Amino acid sequence: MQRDIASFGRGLYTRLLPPPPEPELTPLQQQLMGCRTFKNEEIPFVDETASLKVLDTYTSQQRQTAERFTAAVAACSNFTCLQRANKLPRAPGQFRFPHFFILGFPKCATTSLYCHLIQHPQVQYPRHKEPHTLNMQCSAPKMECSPEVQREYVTETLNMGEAAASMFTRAAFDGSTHYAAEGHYMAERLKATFPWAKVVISMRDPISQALAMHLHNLSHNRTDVCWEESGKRIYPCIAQDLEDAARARYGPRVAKWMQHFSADQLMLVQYESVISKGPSMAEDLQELKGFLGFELHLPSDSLPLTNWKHNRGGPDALGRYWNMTRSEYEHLVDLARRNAQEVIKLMETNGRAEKQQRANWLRNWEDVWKMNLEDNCEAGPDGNCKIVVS
Ligand SMILES: Nc1ncnc2c1ncn2[C@@H]1O[C@H](COP(=O)(O)OS(=O)(=O)O)[C@@H](OP(=O)(O)O)[C@H]1O
Repeated sequence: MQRDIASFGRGLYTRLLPPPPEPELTPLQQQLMGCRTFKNEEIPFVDETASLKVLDTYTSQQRQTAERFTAAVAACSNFTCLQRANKLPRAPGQFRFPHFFILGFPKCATTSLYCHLIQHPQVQYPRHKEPHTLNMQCSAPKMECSPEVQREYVTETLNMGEAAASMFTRAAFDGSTHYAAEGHYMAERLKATFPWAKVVISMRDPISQALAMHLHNLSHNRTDVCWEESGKRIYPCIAQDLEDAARARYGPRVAKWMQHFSADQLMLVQYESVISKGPSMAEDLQELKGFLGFELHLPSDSLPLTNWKHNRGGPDALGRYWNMTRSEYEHLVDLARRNAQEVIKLMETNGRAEKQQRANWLRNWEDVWKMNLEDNCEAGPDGNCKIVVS
């Protein structure tokens, strides 16, 4: 009887105890938590020691080279120092610091690319996903950054400590997606600052990208003058975006990046291709990792789905579709096709991508427009369309 009371007491006591503390997450795990499509998914495991295996293969001379490079780069806290140190020879498997940039465009699956890449053992996750240091904390157009900003960016934001601990066998990067749009000054300055860096730009059907940006702003309660003034009609706002000659969605900005970064330094990713459930997802991801110099098949051949805003909520929830007339959508398609042709022309004149790739690029966007016109629009110029994004 006495034993029963004691065990009853123990049970009560256990029930009153606070739950055991959650194991503390590492900074990488915290970022990976935000990368999950659904909250009940497990945080993926990343082997942060895998890149170090290359060190065991070094000859003593390579070891010396690796140590000299590591010591010189790790001592830097400003850009001039990095420019000097990154000129030193490297041993196999070592990356310059920083190695690459995901420049944008926003709403083109850049978060998913980021999440895919930070799971790669050869990639050093940055402290912040989109620091935007170089356009927001450094003065345009010279991209002059104060010594304090440089120090913070080099040592903290780019995560110098952890990259150096891997002897730079993990490649550091910056994933600020608004850099692409600042190409008119940033392309030249970024090249001058980090002449070795590789840069990645992702592009999505211009109409879908503009709609996604619009939904993003609405969901963050950002005032959109056009949206308010037009009585919450989306068509004039997207038309205005696609007509803007200085921005014209992609062309003029991409032209600047191409002017300063050669084909082996700049990679263009097409959103519709890399998110496609077909073989193009694996192919595009492998191409990206090959371009960056990483093992092609890690962490996987599939891109996560993150940061999605369209297709949430009930069938009529904001972002499920966008109302406009058929002739309005046709006008947007004309503008977007013009934007697209600008990009294709740039690819041609700069010797980027095979003819077939360029053709696929345009066809993927034409397919989105065709699908909307055929499946989501009523007949006649005034027929209502319920436009969906790619
Ligand atoms: N794997 C996969 N499949 C399908 N769609 C995908 C995938 N990964 C990202 N996305 C879509 O990309 C949009 C978010 O892009 P970004 O992460 O670049 O946005 S942001 O600029 O960082 O806010 C966002 O689009 P919208 O939902 O239209 O906003 C995501 O749904």
